[in-house]
Amino acid sequence: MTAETSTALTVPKTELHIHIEGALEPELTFACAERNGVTLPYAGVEELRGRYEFSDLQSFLDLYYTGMNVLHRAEDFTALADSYLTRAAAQGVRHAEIFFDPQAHTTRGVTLETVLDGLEASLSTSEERFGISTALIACFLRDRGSAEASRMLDELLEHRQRIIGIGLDSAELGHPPGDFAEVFSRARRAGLRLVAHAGEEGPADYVWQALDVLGVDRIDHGVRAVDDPELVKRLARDRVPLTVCPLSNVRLRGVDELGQHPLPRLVEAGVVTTINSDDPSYFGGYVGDNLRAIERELGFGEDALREFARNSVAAAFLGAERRERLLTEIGSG
Ligand code: HPA
Ligand SMILES: [Zn+2]
Repeated sequence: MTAETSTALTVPKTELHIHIEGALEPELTFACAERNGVTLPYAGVEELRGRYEFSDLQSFLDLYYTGMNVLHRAEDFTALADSYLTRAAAQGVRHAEIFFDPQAHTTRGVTLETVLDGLEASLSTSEERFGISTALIACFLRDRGSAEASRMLDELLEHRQRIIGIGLDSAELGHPPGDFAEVFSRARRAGLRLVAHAGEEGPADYVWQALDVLGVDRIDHGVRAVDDPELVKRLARDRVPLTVCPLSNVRLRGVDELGQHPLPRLVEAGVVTTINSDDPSYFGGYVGDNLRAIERELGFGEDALREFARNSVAAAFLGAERRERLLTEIGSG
């Protein structure tokens, strides 16, 4: 099967774990730097791409936060979202729930309005232009603590209708989900959907906390759950979806190589798993590339790829009509 006809790329799917700032391709980094008068410490796009060698989550985050310093104006965020949608559409994405990191912008003087206006200028017409329905999830930077997250939630609630949910990301170790109980409980009362990164680098206990203290609807990553058989049983029993990002786990050295990824064990145990790109510009591929990689390295066949696509639709915060439509398209595709 050629790349163009591969089920991994063509099957209709949703993407539920994509950081829009992690879709910043080096070409756009340089274009934004030029129009905003930012001097980059790299000679060109190839030198920047050459820095994409990571030893752990923190080594990636250092480059990720530096890279987004070129985003100043609303039009930069619009171009970023358009760039993601163009690439996602080419890989069969039909719905995307897109993370953004408000604090990573407000703390350097870019207002929440600028970020939201810029993203919405692209996303409000994503369905007409790309066939992709979209929604935004605002993530708190867990390493900046719960007091700052709480203040950011106050600001986000002034824009309640512009987001569907909140998440928790950035440096995981030493920043357990339980620290954010109060923030998540307020967000729940405001009717927001709840997700959290847990069990990427952190222990299975952080996944328990995300479930039992925060009460999340989905777990982002969650792969370290395999260390705790009781937790795997709980995830399977309650059908809590995991948004797994295979290429990310390899690039950030969560696993030595893709062939050793815990995904097959989670699937075997009946856990609802979805496949996602995380930070596609930095980790070597968009969601279809992730599906192709697990097809090649983990032996998942066409039926399994369709099942991941069905899971991605079932786990999305979609209305019944669009969900049924996408499931039908997968079935016949
Ligand atoms: O993979 C990730 N993990 C945690 N925080 C992040 N922020 C962007 N990508 C990531
Ligand atoms: Zn992530």
